[in-house]
Parts: sequence; C-alpha cells; structure tokens
Amino acid sequence: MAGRPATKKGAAKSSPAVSSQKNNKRKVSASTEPLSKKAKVGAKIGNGKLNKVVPKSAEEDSEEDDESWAYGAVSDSDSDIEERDDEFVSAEEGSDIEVGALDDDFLGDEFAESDDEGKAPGTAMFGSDDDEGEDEGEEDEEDIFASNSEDSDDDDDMETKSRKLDAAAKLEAEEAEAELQTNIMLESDKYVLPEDNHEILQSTDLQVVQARIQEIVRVLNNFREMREGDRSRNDYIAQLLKDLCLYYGYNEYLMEKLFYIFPVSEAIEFFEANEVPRPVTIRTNTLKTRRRELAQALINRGVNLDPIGKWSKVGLQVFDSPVPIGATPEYLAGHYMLQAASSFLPVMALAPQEHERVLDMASAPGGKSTYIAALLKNTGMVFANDANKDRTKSLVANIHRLGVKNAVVCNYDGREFPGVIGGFDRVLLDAPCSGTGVISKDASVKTNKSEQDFQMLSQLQKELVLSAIDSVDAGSKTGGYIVYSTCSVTVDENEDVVNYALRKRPNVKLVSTGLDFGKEGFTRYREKVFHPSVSLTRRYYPHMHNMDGFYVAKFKKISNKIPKKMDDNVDLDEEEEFAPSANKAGKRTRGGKKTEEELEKVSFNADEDEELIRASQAKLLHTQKGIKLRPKKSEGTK
Ligand SMILES: C[S@@+](CC[C@H](N)C(=O)[O-])C[C@H]1O[C@@H](n2cnc3c(N)ncnc32)[C@H](O)[C@@H]1O
Repeated sequence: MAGRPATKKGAAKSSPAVSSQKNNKRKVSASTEPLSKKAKVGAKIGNGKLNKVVPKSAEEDSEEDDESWAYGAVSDSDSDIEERDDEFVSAEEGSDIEVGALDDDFLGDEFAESDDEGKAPGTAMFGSDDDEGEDEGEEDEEDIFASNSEDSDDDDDMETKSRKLDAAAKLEAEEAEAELQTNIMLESDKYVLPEDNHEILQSTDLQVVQARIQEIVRVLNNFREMREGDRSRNDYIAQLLKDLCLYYGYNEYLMEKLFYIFPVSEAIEFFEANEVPRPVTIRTNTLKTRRRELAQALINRGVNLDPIGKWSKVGLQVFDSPVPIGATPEYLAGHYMLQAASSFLPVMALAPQEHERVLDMASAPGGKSTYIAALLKNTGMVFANDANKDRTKSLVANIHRLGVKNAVVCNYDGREFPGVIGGFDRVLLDAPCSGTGVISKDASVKTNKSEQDFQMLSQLQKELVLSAIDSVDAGSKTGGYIVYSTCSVTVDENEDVVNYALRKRPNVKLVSTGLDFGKEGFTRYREKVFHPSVSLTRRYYPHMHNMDGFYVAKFKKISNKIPKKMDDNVDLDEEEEFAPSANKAGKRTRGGKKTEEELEKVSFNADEDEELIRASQAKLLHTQKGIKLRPKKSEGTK
C-alpha cells in the first residue's frame, strides 16, 4: 500500500472528545472558530467512549428549500451522479433549531482551521469585509452578545475547569507515553488479528468492532512494539478498513479513499465528526441590515446566538431558537441567509470588488451569489448560472428575498462558457462534487458513490475549471481571479483538478486564498505528486474546524493567451513565457459568441481526455434528450 500524504507536524493530534449531538449548544461546544483546544470534535474511539449516532434519514427535496450543493452535472435521476437539493437540516436529532419551511440555501459547504493549533485565526483577513462597514460598533456588538449570554460566567468557569482538565489529561498522557517507553512490552499487549475471515465477518456486534478498531489503532500507532509476529502494517490496515466500514456504514471504496487522506487516528476523528451535526450558521445580508441589528432582532425573539468567529464579520452561529430560524420575519425580509460557515470561504477568497463583473458558474440556490452581490454592494454585475433549471427557481427566489439588484440568472452548462459570455473580472466555480465534506448532512454519500462517480465528477470538474479560467479577463484592472471550491475532501476532486488546470492552462498560477486558516492542500498524495504551489490551496475538515469538509483554491490569470500545444510536461516555472499582453486582453468577446480563434484557444482536445469527454457528452445527450449514441468503433474493430 502506498504511503500516506505528508502532513504537518501536529496536525494529527488526537484530542479529547467534546462532541456530542448537542454540539450546537453554547454550553457544550465552542463557536465555529476553527477548532483548536476548544470544541474539537473528538476521537471518541481513542478514548473508548465511542458514541454511535444514528445517521439522519435523507432529506426530502424541496423546491423552496434547496440548498446549495454538490453534485451532478446536468444529469437527471438515472445518472450516476445525482443532483440533489440539500437543504438545511431542520429539526435534526440533537438539534433544537427548527429551520422551518422556508429555509434555503444551506449548502453542503463547510469550514476551516488554523494551521497552528491553538492559534486564533486573524481578524482582518479581507479588505472587502472591511468595506461592509462592520467595523464601527464592534463594541456594541460585544455588548449585545454579552447580554445575550446568560452563561458567560459559567463559561468562564467552565473554561477554567476545562483548562485544568486539559492540563491533567496532558500530564496523564505524557506519563502514559513515558511508561510505554520504559515498560517491557507484554505479549498480551499485542493485538492478535483474527485469523479467519469468517470470524471477522460474523463479528458484526458494534461493540466488538469498536473494541477491535481501538486495538488496531493502538497497534498502528506503535507498530514496531505492538505488532504480532511478522504481521505487516497492511494486514492491520485491511482489518481496520473492514471494521470502519462496518462501524460507520461506508462502502469500501469510499472508506479507503477517505482513510488515506489522514493519519490513522485523525481518520477516526474525521469519521466520528461526520456522525455529528455541524453548528447552525447564518450570514447577515449587508444589503439590508448590519450584523448587530440582526443579532439584536433575533435575540429579542429569544434566539441564542453568537458571532461565528473572528474570521467573519457577517456570520452568526445559532445555538438554539424558540422559533423556526428559516421562517422568522427577519428571514422573510431577507436580512439573512441560512448558510453553512464553510460556504462563506470561497466568496471571501474571491474578494469581489465594487463595480466588477463576476460569474458564479454553478450558483444555485445562490448562497454564494448573494454574498458576492452583497460584497459588490449591488454595483457591477453577478452572473448567477446553474445548469439545473429547477434549481434556478430557488436561486431567483433568494435573489429577490435578499434585495439583490445586480444579478443576471442564467441556465447554461458551465462548460459552454466563455462561449456564452466571457471577459469577467472574477469567476467562482463552486463545483458539483461528491459531497464527502457534508456527510453529516447527508449520510447517503457513505454508500452511494462508486469509483465511476468519482471519475465522472473529476472529469466534469476539470472541464468546468478550464471554462472558468477561460471566462476571466487577465487584463482586468481590478481582478483576473478564479476561485475553485468543493464541499468534498477527496484529492481527485480537489488538488488533482487544480493541478490539471495548472498543466492545461499555464496562463494561470495559484495564489494565496487570503484565508488565514485551513490546512494546506497536498503536494503529494499516495502515488501522485502535484505542483508545489498547490500548497497554497486550503482544506477544511469537520473534525478540525467544526465546519463541513471543504476545499478552496484561488488562481490568478496572467495572460489571455493559451499556448497552442498544451504539453503536460510544461514547466510551470516558465510561465513568464505566457506573460500577459495588455492589448490582447481587451480583445476578449464580451457578451458575444466566441470567435474562431477563441474557440480554438479554449478547445479541450488533449488525446488523453477524448474518450472521457465523449462518454460524458453521450451521457448528457442520453439524460437530457433521450438520444443514445452508438459506442465508437475503435480502430481495427469491424
Ligand atoms: C455545490 S452546488 C452550488 C452551490 C452554490 N454555489 C451556492 O452557494 O448556493 C453545485 C451546483 O452545480 C450545478 N451544476 C452541476 N453541473 C453543472 C454544470 N455542468 N454547469 C453548471 N452548473 C452545474 C448543480 O446544479 C448545483 O446547483
């Protein structure tokens, strides 16, 4: 088995469990500040306190309520890649918050962490946020939240107690570690793998499985000392994967894909965090109100809330509410959007500037488009596109509700851009994805994704990201940026796509997302090696950041010219060769059809991709128009 990805030291630190299904409750958990010591969703297995949470049933589709997320291209229900309207999970088990009938764009999106554990994320990350006029009155805001917080003394007390407990636990762990190093290993400490598969298959008792998981993790973490005889690491891992599938209910393919993203103990934390709902969060619509006014209005209705964390000036975390948070008068008046904290991140990375033209290529139901419009202060233009016509209904509804006046809603396959219109200052591609970052919202992801789904999604994402890049004007005075994001944690849908874009479009480079928390994107993963700049991208995890799993990458387009031959071995350090020409930049068609020259430039014709593209087009024709193409005869076939 190939080696696991290199991770930063300390990243895999296992933490005491603090999560429970009540983790939305202020007294129990922290805010959606990136998790450090506080509120870290925990390795309950490691602590022998595993608490199985019954997966939620799949949410019903709802036109009004559809949430912004993942999935399937322009395919319909027979597609392998389904399109789903995920919505805010109302009345979830363990949550006191009813979202109500009108909830909208939750998104299967998610969240982030600090690179240095325990380091508070910076406050002033985004110039554009400052423009929202949120600075003044911050003290007033604090007063509001302080008076809303009956528990603040308790919290202080709890914090002190919690610090003491942390210190005691640390000491104990150090002592235990020291003991391990000095004690002579007893034979009985070694974990003997069950010899025959029959026995393994029959041991479906979750307590037995849980105990075995604990044991194997213990052995893997101290392999030299604790392994039995000449058993290999792979023997133990094979058993562990089986047990994890059984325990958490994933199919083997997905389990393996997710498992290798993390060091062993951290993988367990990730799976465990997927069993717990993320905090309920809302985004203040600054086109209509300010955060402190909104907070006050909701507090007056008995809502218990707090700012989402220092990293956002518009987010609020709702701990509990006596009223459905998706049907308050403030909600109906468009003062806020129900939106996962993680889904703020790509828009913050995009950092749209007033008067710009921005394309949101896959935008329904509009959580991010409406945030972009708010940052533009209703100036400039947001093209909110989505390939799924049904989903554009909720997009339009949200645009109206939130008072967005600078949006154009369109319904194209994103791959048709920039043929539809190009020359944008910025493009957001919040791509359709597998949703592996939002398993806590939709447990069906655990079993309904096959290898083929991942291949198709990754292919679609690659095609879309090239279109997104080609739709931006490198000569934009204020912009020239593309943000790619997904609510998935798999490497195929993230680093692999970004690396592909770098190879196929040497006229872009990766730049910092401007998000000062989140784990670095991988530059190697198992047998794959990516461009070093992929470390500028950011990963967000439920167990680390208490947000949905998410990924954000930001490109800067440096030229409108794409070299004719897109050589896979192109040396990205030679990108100067394609340095922008200010004159040519202005030539990009605005609002019209692509010229022949442009079509040629953006054509996607690498041999290696031909078959996949053809398959994807055939599928599209079949699902959309009912046309079935005959399989192409390969050479030599009669
Ligand atoms: C993650 S969701 C977008 C969520 C949205 N950005 C938001 O914040 O509300 C992905 C969207 O991509 C759309 N989609 C799928 N295939 C597409 C394609 N080929 N072109 C454009 N949109 C597509 C889906 O209909 C879905 O609405």
